[in-house]
Amino acid sequence: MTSSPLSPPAPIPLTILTGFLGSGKTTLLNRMLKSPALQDTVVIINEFGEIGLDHLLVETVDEGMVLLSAGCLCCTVRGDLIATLEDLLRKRDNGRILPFKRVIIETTGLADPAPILHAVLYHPYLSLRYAVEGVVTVIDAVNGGATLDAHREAVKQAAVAERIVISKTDLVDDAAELSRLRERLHGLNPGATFLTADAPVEAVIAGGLFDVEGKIADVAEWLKTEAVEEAERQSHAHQHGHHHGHGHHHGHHHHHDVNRHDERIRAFCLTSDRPIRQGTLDMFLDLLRSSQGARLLRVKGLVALAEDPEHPVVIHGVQHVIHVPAVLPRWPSEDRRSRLVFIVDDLERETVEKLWNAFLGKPAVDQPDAAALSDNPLSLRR
Ligand SMILES: Nc1nc2c(ncn2[C@@H]2O[C@H](COP(=O)(O)OP(=O)(O)OP(=O)(O)O)[C@@H](O)[C@H]2O)c(=O)[nH]1
Repeated sequence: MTSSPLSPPAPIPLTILTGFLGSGKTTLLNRMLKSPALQDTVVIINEFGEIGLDHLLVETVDEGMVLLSAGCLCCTVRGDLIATLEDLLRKRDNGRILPFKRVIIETTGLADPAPILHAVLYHPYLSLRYAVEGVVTVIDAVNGGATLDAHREAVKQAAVAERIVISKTDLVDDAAELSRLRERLHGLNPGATFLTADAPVEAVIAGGLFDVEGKIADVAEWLKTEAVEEAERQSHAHQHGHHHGHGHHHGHHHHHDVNRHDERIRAFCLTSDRPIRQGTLDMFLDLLRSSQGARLLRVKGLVALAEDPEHPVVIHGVQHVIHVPAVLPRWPSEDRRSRLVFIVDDLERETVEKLWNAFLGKPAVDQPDAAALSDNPLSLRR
């Protein structure tokens, strides 16, 4: 008998805090770091520009803070981020620093969070040691709308978030203005949880895919398929209404002009009642990412594999990187359907759905189905 192998250490939860320039990331972080819930957290602050200033503004951190000062984390300092995360693990494993329990990466306001997610998810070792909990995006209640109009990065930041924190709500008197912003953000990202900047720390940081022990927390909460499906139904009803209400293209385009960055971003959910073969799933995801790559802002899922349907796998993807981080010990609820949530940029649901149906052998509505043809008593093959 061989001795049982050492079980790998529990992955360390890692959160990405993003939000446009001046949206209130540092303010939020400062408040949160005072909470006991964030004890033993390492904060990696990324700066845009020559001299880092943000570290002077983050009051409470001491040894725990790492500053990457040269350039933007999402591009030029990407290598350094990996080195920093590796270095932290080495020091932790050697006992040279305290066994920190969590990492928060605060990105520059201009960053696209995707490459940062890539850096961790794609790395063979880091992906084992860090558990990406999710993206927290801060949106400024005062400038949020205008920022979304003007900057695609801001739209992407909102679209990929697990949680959206609306800051500076104290500066907005008009409740209608605030609910318009929320509605718009909900349209971009129906699965996100909405919070204000005074929300409890646990609500902002935790509640993602993994808890502090690295166990799978609330996958249903993380996936939010119901929210995505409901938003799809509403958007469908809305478009339907448009066709009947206006009956011409002019009204439709007019409606979307205000949100010109938003209209290309959509979220949808694909499901399957039957377990899927591992090879089929791999091929589907592979083909999807190689053909659509950058348009897949986020893919999340829970899938029943035909080889082991009792243990669903969690799919976690960002653009052209699709990662399978975990096999769950059991189904989190009664619902055993395989579910994939997509947040996409300029990609039609139909394109992805056709591919999905083709791989799963589902009959397409507008195409003759091979099985139906061969089962047909009048068919020549009988
Ligand atoms: N009234 C009010 N002001 C806020 C709030 N959050 C942030 N601010 C102010 O907004 C300004 C920008 O906040 P920061 O926390 O520095 O924003 P940031 O996102 O870290 O900014 P960058 O690092 O430039 O991207 C500061 O003057 C904050 O005091 C809020 O909830 N209410």
